Amino acid sequence: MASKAVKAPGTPRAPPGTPQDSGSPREFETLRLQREGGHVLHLQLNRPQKRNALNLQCWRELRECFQELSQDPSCRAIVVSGAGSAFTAGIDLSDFALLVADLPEDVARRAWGLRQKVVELQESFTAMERCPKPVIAAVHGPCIGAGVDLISACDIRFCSQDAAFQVKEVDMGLAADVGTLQRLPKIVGSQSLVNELAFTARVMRAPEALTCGLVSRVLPDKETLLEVALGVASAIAARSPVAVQGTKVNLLYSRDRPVSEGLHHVATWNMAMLQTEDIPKSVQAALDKKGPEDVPFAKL
Ligand SMILES: CC/C=C\C=C\CC(=O)SCCNC(=O)CCNC(=O)[C@H](O)C(C)(C)COP(=O)(O)OP(=O)(O)OC[C@H]1O[C@@H](n2cnc3c(N)ncnc32)[C@H](O)[C@@H]1OP(=O)(O)O
Repeated sequence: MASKAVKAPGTPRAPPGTPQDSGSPREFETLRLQREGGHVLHLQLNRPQKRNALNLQCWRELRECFQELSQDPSCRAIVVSGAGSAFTAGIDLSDFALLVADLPEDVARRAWGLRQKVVELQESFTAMERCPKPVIAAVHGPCIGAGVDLISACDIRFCSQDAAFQVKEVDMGLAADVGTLQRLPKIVGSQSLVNELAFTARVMRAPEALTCGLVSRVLPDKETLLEVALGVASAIAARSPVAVQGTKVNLLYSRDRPVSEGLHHVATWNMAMLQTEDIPKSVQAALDKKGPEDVPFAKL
């Protein structure tokens, strides 16, 4: 039986705002992070006057937020939404110039510096993908450019009827470089559709997003969308974190590899994880005709 993590006597309680503290989550400038019940966190992109355009601070905060939530044992599922009338208007266009500011003059050093900045931006969304806690995107209104990159890194996507998705990068004169071109073809079954969207920047509305598999549910309005997304997050959070996080890690590992490698990985993974106390607890609950919601699983 695995032993429970017990805080050593005299260990100071984490100060409010640090991820270990299950009280108030950390405060950000461009994001709003709220705890919704026990183990669910709701992250809002929070620049509504700018339609949640992602400025450099926001990219940085997203990266930090997901790196911290990955380590936060009191977090088991995350919902990402946008404050105000849009999910996000994509990259903050007034910050575009900053990307090339202060770079050296020499072409090689300039290119190297710019590459580093692109990799840092990529990391903001890769941190969401790598976070072992499931991330649900709840999209309402416009979801443009970097917004599509962002939701492509999430595990589950729901939207409201008014959602409008646009792979807008070609209209800005660039090839999308923070995840859409790599992840969207794995989400949407049709490479032809992905190509069309990426070459033309055509707006895709909710019904088509549902049909093509970009989202798995369309809800009538933002309020219902958040209710449903938070409900699904609660259902995830009620289950064994050993099981849920192991499932995410292995789904992601297997996505880009042959079946044989995925099977090899999960066998090695479960050499350790099958020894969890969560299995006998879950089995006993099932025998007692109870659900996972009735089992108090220890933090992970
Ligand atoms: C290395 C590169 C990495 C990543 C690259 C990503 C590429 C992209 O993201 S491309 C996509 C760029 N985004 C856009 O082209 C969208 C531009 N915005 C709009 O089309 C509209 O604003 C809207 C999202 C459809 C919303 O329309 P509406 O509700 O009518 O609001 P507006 O009046 O247009 O805007 C309100 C307010 O927000 C400011 N704003 C909107 N989008 C952006 C943005 N992307 N960047 C900066 N600011 C934005 C707009 O200027 C208004 O500001 P005011 O101060 O009130 O004028």
